[in-house]
Amino acid sequence: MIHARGLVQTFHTGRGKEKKAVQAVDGVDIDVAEGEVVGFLGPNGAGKTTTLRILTTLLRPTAGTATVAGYDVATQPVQVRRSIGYCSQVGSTFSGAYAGDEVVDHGMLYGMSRKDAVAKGQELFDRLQLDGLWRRMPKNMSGGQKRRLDIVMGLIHSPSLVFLDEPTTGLDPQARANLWEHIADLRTEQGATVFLTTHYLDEADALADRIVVIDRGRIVASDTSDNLKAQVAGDLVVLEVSADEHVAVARDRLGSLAPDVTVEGRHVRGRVARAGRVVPGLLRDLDAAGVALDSIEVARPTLDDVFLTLTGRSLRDAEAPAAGPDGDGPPADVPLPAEPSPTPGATSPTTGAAR
Ligand SMILES: Nc1ncnc2c1ncn2[C@@H]1O[C@H](COP(=O)(O)OP(=O)(O)OP(=O)(O)O)[C@@H](O)[C@H]1O
Repeated sequence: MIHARGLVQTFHTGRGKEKKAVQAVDGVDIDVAEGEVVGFLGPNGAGKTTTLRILTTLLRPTAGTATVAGYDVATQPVQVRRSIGYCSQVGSTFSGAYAGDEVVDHGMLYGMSRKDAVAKGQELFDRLQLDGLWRRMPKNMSGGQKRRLDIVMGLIHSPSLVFLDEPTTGLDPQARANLWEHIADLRTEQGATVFLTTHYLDEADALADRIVVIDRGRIVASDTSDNLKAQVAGDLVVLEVSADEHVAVARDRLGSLAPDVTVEGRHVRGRVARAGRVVPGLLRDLDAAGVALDSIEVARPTLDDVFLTLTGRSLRDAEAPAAGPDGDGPPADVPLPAEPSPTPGATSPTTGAAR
């Protein structure tokens, strides 16, 4: 569904002495198979949105190639746009019409008949729990409802590939959980392929079959959440021995399983691959050596541990402010190629990604 090779995006910002080049995307390869839900994870400013904008034809890459839904993003942007749904990070700019009318207009711009657009729109309103809001203006909707309306816009033409840029940013926990269910349904009920960006670890964990981690414009990992955690971080084992004289033995035994062991008082810590398999043997060994434990803790690694192991920084600490209106100059976007169905205020690739 998505095949990208060597994508590079360089932005030139500032003027005169302030002039500098920002390498937002720096040699990205991505492959997404049909039916996969892929989470694109990285801190602020890592290059997620820029990659997404290249894949949705909103930005022409400085270098590299990509095909999306079988079409080349550089030479067949119109076909790419017809094949995908896109919900941008900022959401749609709605025109002030009723939500239902916006959705129907949007469907018709994709070539649907009014009748089909109304039927599909109503079905999506039901499915995304927007029933009763057809004749409500989007500006009078809650954040969660607007986000769900964005998703209706992205799905009205039944795309088989959906791009979601930080779909739950700014929503309260309940609205997020609700939206997660709908995103999960996209695949199970519609068989759609989903590519979503997020900087929420729990979101990537909950939704994605596979997680692609980007940092400073480069892909640093790509695997299932479980495999990433198992391969990169390992489960954390913390032994609390009952007396100081047992510390050395506990450190040796845990050290035979874990590459790095740290000791703090009577606490001995190390990370082991698949703790469930090795901890019973470790406990037997310690028992046989006469080491008594006051407590043992085993914690599954988090995606933040994975990121820390991969980059030496915590995902949260790595959050860097994105270039904003602070003298960085105008965005270096290329003009968009002609689109057959320009649409006012809708979540199509034509309008949905203004940042
Ligand atoms: N139009 C632009 N002009 C100049 N620099 C840009 C532009 N768009 C993005 N950048 C810079 O490129 C880098 C990557 O930005 P991008 O928006 O792709 O990151 P991101 O991972 O999506 O971040 P976030 O999670 O904050 O959305 C950042 O340093 C950003 O400041």
